[in-house]
Order: sequence, then C-alpha cells, then structure tokens
Amino acid sequence: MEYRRNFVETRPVIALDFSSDKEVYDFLEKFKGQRLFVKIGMELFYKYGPEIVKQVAENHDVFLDLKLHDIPNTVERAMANIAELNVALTNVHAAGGVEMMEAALRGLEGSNTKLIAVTQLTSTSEEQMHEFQNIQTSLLDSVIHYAKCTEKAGLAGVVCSAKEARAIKDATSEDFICLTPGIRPAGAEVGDQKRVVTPADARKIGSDYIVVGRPITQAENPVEAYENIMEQYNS
Ligand SMILES: O=C(O)c1cc(=O)[nH]c(=O)n1[C@@H]1O[C@H](COP(=O)(O)O)[C@@H](O)[C@H]1O
Repeated sequence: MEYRRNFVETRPVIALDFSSDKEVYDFLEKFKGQRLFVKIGMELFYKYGPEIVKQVAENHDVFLDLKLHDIPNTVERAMANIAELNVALTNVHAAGGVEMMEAALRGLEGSNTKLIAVTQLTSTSEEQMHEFQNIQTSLLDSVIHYAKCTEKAGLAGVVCSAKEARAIKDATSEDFICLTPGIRPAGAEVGDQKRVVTPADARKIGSDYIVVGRPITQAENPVEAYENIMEQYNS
C-alpha cells in the first residue's frame, strides 16, 4: 500500500553527546556554516544548562532531549522553562502517563516546540522489558500502547525504534511523528543499542526523523560519515 507522507526531515539529527562545549563547537565548525539538525541531551544540559541550547540554536535546529518523567505539576513547570528556549523538538517519557503528557503540553503553550514521547528506549530488548519492567506483552504491543496514549494526550509523536515506525503509524495516523534513534549503518558498532536499523531501512519503514550519534561523532571524518548516512537515508 502507498502511504501518504506529509513531511520527512531529510537531515539526520546529530546527537551532540560530548562532554565539553569546546568539543561541540569544534565539531560544528567542521560543517562550515551548514544548518544542521542537532540533539542536545542530558550530558551537555546538566553541565552548561540553557546557555548552550541558546548558543547552538542560533545557527542550527535543536532537539532538546531531556526525557522528562515526573509528576504532572513538576513536568508542566519544567516545560514552561523549556518553552522559552523555542527549540524545534523536546521530549518526555510516555511511561509518565497521559496526565503528565497533557501537563507537559500545557507547559509548552505559546512556543513552537513540538513535543514527542519516548516509548521503549532503543537500548531495551524484548527480554529486558519482560524481566526488568515486568511487562508481559510483546515489546511491539508495549510501544504501540505508549504511542496510542501519546496520541490521546495530544502530542506530535513518539521516539521509538525504526523497526516499530510502520506499526505505530498504522495504529495512530500517518502524520504522527516517529523519531528514531538506534540507527546504525551496516557493519557499524552497535554499542549499547538493541533495536537498531540502517538509515535506508529506517526511511523505508517510516521514520520521519533519524537520530544518529556515535556513527557520526566518533567517525574519523564526521562530515563524510554524516553525508554518507544522509545519502543512504534519502536514496
Ligand atoms: O530520546 C532519544 O533521543 C533517545 C531515545 C532512545 O530510545 N534511544 C536513544 O538512543 N536516544 C538518544 O539517541 C542518541 C543515540 O546515539 P547513538 O547510539 O550514539 O547513535 C543518544 O543521544 C540517546 O540518548
């Protein structure tokens, strides 16, 4: 079946998982003025706070990945602070519940930031989910359950493995965003990721955004690695 696709972000979102701001700016320099889509996560945020987000957002689109998961009131108030940064995307954990996700959205009111929710981390395997989370459905069912709850709360989409993107869109809507980390070019080191997909397959299955960290940031030539991954994703 041919599916309608409204929007796909053709640039891989680069996870800036660096321990210092110097490494971040040295890395971004290599791309010579290109406007990138980058992800700032806990590692940088807990060290440099909103300042690094503001700095990077001057020249790049930013996904602020802080994965909020707390009581609704706390999440709403934290999101109101994130709203001031006007980043393109930010996230919460769907496991926080529908009420928490609705509160997060209220906190973001007035900003242009899209809110998405993490379903099951791409570093979680089916067995780990059964054993540690004591969820006895299949991992796919769990991910779809969280996606439906996220849709019900009114969020723009989810973070999931590309493996699940097609099933999520079938269970929600074609426009429901599937942002997918756990991307590995064929033969690349997998590291702690469990549910990995190649850039080309991610696009075929239905990712709207791919997030790529180490295969680019740890590459000998990060610009070349970025361009190769972008080409595979868009071919
Ligand atoms: O929300 C995320 O961005 C995220 C969710 C998830 O399920 N898995 C996941 O890997 N991520 C993030 O995506 C990035 C993946 O990095 P690499 O494994 O180095 O490509 C990391 O910064 C993770 O924090």
